[in-house]
Amino acid sequence: MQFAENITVENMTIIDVAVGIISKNTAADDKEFFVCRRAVHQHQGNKWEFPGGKVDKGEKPEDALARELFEEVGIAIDNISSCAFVISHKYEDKHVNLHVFNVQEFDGDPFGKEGQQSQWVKLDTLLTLNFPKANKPILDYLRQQA
Ligand SMILES: Nc1nc2c([nH]c(=O)n2[C@H]2C[C@H](O)[C@@H](COP(=O)(O)OP(=O)(O)OP(=O)(O)O)O2)c(=O)[nH]1
Ligand SMILES: [Mg+2]
Repeated sequence: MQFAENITVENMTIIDVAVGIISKNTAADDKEFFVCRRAVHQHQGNKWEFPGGKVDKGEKPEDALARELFEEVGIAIDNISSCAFVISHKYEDKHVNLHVFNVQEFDGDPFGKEGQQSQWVKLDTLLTLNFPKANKPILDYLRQQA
């Protein structure tokens, strides 16, 4: 039984995903973050997420980020900083590598372009939201930076 489980995990394809921590400084010089809610039918459905999506074959994570952020939240990014860190996380059904980018400079006002729920939140609110398990290092990173 354990053997079978291990085999399944070893055979799991790793999915590269590019995600953006979109933030802005508010008038009071307090930071806010833009987050979206995953649709119920998606993997990790109903949970909050940092916008982004799968890196296509042969695509650079930063190019995937720019493509996904335009498709999902309608913003254009050109000066993308380098990837802050990569999280490798195995769910029961999927192994994801999240390439995490800080997105502080962008054109346009992000919105839920695919009809998804979205909001700007301050860090204290963000930390109360239900994110996928893989996101824990992102929340720890933001908490440390505050
Ligand atoms: N975008 C995003 N995905 C996340 C986060 N945390 C996390 O575990 N994931 C997982 C869920 C999914 O298995 C995968 C991202 O896939 P996705 O559904 O966003 O991919 P996509 O935008 O290309 O969508 P699709 O075309 O495949 O429907 O990464 C997160 O904060 N943001
Ligand atoms: Mg996506």
